[in-house]
Amino acid sequence: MPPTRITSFITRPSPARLLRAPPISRLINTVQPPGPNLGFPERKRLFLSEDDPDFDPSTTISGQFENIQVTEEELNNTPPRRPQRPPPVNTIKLYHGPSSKVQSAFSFLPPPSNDPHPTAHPSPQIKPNILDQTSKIFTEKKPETLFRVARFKDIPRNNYIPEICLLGRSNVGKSTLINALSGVDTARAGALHGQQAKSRGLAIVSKWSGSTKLMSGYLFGDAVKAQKQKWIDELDENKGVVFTGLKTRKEKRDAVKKLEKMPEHRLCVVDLPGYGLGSQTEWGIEIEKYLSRRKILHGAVLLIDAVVGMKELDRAVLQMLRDCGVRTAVVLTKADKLRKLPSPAAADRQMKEVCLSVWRELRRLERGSEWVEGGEKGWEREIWVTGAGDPQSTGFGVAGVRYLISRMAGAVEEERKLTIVPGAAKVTSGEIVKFDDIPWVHSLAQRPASS
Ligand SMILES: Nc1nc2c(ncn2[C@@H]2O[C@H](COP(=O)(O)OP(=O)(O)OP(=O)(O)O)[C@@H](O)[C@H]2O)c(=O)[nH]1
Ligand SMILES: [Mg+2]
Repeated sequence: MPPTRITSFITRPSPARLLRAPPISRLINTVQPPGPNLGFPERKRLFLSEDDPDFDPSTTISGQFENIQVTEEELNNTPPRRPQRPPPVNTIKLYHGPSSKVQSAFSFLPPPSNDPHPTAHPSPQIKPNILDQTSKIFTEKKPETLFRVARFKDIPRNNYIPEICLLGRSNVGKSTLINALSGVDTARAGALHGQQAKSRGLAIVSKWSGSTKLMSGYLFGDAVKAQKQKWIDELDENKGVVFTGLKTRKEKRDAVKKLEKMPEHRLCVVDLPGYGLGSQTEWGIEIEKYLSRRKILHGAVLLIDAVVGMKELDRAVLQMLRDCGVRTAVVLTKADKLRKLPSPAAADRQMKEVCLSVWRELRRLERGSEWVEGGEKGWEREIWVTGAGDPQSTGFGVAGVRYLISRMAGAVEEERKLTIVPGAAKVTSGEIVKFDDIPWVHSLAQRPASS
């Protein structure tokens, strides 16, 4: 039989990428991945799943293989690799938005476990000055890319800067959230919706699943602490005489004032490749190593799509986090898409339903383990809601995540009382942020009922 030729391509990726793609046997769910099984039997499903309701065979490489015929010879004939893309030029425009606005931090607390009518309770508000302080850690100074590596062993040694990682299914909005944390506005954080991968912000964002292929660490906060102290000491000792590059005393004073205002904390946020659609087994193996071996890891933030809710793969990852003893917080993403629901009440119901399903799972997983609610190495009871890449606003909920990450990194202490009184099912103190206080809910209410 003459060799069959490739006749058509349905969508991306390019012909060259298709030929480089692993054979179909590697893309289907039934194959045990290479490498040691470290006790996570679900791992083989994590990064090769087709059980996702979003799963669209026409947009996946394996789906495209079903529609074309490629000979084994053609598959093995791998073309040379494209030269690696140079690291993106960091041209971030810092966005010093009013971080203490109500909609900037938005979270829910769980009901008591014995509540007969469980519902999610809006958390007490965080003090505006604390929100501002934690936001400054992220926005006052341009973040620095510390590493972009495929393998755990290549991550630089770090013994003192607290690390927090972002985990989630592919396309859930991890990279968008990283960009938003750094203060770029929404249009750039979720860079050009519906376009191909863009690196206008810090991290590359794309509507195509699997756009982040490397583990990427971003340094936020005060990287110049030592320099700052030196300058301040110099000013004290020599009345500002030896300041390099600055001529007048006023210039020097202003420089020190500016330095004094800079944040005192440093932390590293790690953007990990997503699991599920468009991912690869190898990524999962490396992520598993990272979670189980990285000593400086202070916690993981698991991102869940507010519209899609929690999926089997998210449950498996939560289990992995429990088994690795990693402190875990959950953040809902893309909450702006709840606008599409017919009413604010429906959006409210959906959001609370997703939260309740997450808490049910967390409570199930904590049984018989040391990974408990509110524990040092357990799960955070508060679930945060974001729309970091909302194309219709400047994004919301991002300041809340900055606060969460700062807290996990040890930069701020929790001041609020986060307990719900059993029976009364009320938050014990603090001002409550109502769902209706979020501006996008108002815009939703103003829409005609039919839209
Ligand atoms: N409407 C809306 N879209 C968002 C939001 N966050 C992200 N997106 C969009 O979702 C798509 C995926 O975003 P990414 O940040 O690349 O997702 P990711 O989790 O990093 O994906 P991978 O790197 O593939 O794992 C992009 O088109 C974003 O613009 C959001 O809050 N609201
Ligand atoms: Mg990404």
